[in-house]
Amino acid sequence: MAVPESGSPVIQVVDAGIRFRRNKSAKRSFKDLFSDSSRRSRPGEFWALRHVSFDVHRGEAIGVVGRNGQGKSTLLKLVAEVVLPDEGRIRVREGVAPLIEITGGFVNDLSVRDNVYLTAGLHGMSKDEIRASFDEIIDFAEIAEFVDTPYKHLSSGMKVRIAFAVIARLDEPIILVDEVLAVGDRAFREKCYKRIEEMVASGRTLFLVSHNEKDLRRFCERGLYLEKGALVFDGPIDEALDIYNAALDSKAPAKSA
Ligand SMILES: Nc1ncnc2c1ncn2[C@@H]1O[C@H](COP(=O)(O)OP(=O)(O)OP(=O)(O)O)[C@@H](O)[C@H]1O
Repeated sequence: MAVPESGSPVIQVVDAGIRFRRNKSAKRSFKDLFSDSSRRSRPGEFWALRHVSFDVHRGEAIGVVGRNGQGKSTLLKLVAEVVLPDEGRIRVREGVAPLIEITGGFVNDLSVRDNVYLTAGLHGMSKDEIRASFDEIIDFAEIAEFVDTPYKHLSSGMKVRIAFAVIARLDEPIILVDEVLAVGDRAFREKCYKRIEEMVASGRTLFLVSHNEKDLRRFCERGLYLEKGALVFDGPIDEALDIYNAALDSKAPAKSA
């Protein structure tokens, strides 16, 4: 991967839009198939993100805030290049360690050991590198006695532990964190946050999606506030949270006297 010139953004999102279909069974017309794809009218479609533009420089720590279903996770998937934009463009010039849906790539019938090799390998680590950091990964997850257990027999918290331990071991310069850690117990969550803090302190770029203000203020200086798929505010995290909270208050049901 090309190393970006210093000063140039590591992520550029330009007028990006992603649309989904609410109702997968909705039928497209014959005419739709022959029309220009960007103008095709597809039944039940909506824009999960639209006209979103921003740049990110190396080392920035960005919190993404908004109510449920406003496009936060979709934005992270866009940066992870798990989904491609239907409109606009995105350029990600450095590697990404996605702590989003982290357990997704794990195979139920394989042991923890095989899953570590598989997932770390898929993220570009060589067998020797995995072998060298295997014990450290298992220690971090604190599941030494389950190394040969099929993944499907781990508890949901243990699944997140091992998945986090693998992804957090990657050297990728951009880290994406969605609320995956909500499943872990408090002690493990704190350990993960310490690890994320170290990663940020070493100059990596962070995207954090969270509904927890304390966490957002702890890690992030910059905030992106999304509403109905639009980037409504991009600026200091404190201001982003103020705007988000004001929007929440204005939508809250009036208190009865
Ligand atoms: N693969 C998909 N297919 C269809 N619709 C989707 C898909 N992924 C997300 N959506 C929809 O896109 C919208 C944005 O979803 P997204 O997960 O980005 O929201 P969010 O802001 O992260 O929400 P939350 O805070 O609840 O996690 C929602 O209406 C969701 O139902």
